[in-house]
Amino acid sequence: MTPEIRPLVAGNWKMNGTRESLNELKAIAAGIGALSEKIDLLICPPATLLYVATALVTDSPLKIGAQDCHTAKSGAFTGDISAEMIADCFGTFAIVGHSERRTLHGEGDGLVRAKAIAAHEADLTAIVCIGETEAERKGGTTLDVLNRQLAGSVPDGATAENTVIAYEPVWAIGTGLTPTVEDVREAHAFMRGELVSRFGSKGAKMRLLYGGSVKPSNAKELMSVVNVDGALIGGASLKSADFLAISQVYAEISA
Ligand SMILES: O=C[C@H](O)COP(=O)(O)O
Repeated sequence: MTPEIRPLVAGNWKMNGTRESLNELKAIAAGIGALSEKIDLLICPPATLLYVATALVTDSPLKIGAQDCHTAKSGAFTGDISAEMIADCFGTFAIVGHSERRTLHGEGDGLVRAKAIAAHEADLTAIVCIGETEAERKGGTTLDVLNRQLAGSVPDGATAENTVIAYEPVWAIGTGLTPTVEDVREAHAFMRGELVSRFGSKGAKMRLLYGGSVKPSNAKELMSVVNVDGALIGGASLKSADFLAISQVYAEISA
């Protein structure tokens, strides 16, 4: 955590979730209670559930976001959704540059940056994902990768309000593996330094999430690391009990 930065616990449901999953969403909303006094909570369901999800949580502090957005406001882009459409569904966040988009859809830093700009123009907060592959870590180039992706993917107009950075080592996603606390500390300190040197006080206040196999059992040691201001959770966010348990850990540390 970073003193004076309000943590964000975000769930990315990826391509998981049907109407039945809305029961988990309702359980999360119902279980937030006092957690929202200390932390922000966000769920990014698949686009098919976006509108109904926001409609279900209107009386809850739970925020709803999307997993991606196109760079254009509208047009002939079959299968895509725009940041405007997300905002029209009352979504307030968009994940951009997730490693699954970078790897499986060939998205590079320039495109990720353009998507973040599109999100900002629609008044969404962009969660810009970065992180090294296993080969890059083994090759000792982790910080070079983070440097390149931060410089290339984060737009010049980024502020602490409109941008969140998520560090997700690709090899830790969905594998049950996590970096050591020291590795997380090093990566997040590096990112903070880069952001402060580029954005000044705005960079000092930007939220830096850790993502990759976060579970209730490891949330405390990850969240206790300086400059870790929350989590981006995949698998464990599909179960309301796990998502709330992780959120509880973060709220206690922030108390
Ligand atoms: O966006 C979330 C991440 O890819 C982490 O996924 P995971 O928690 O299933 O490892």
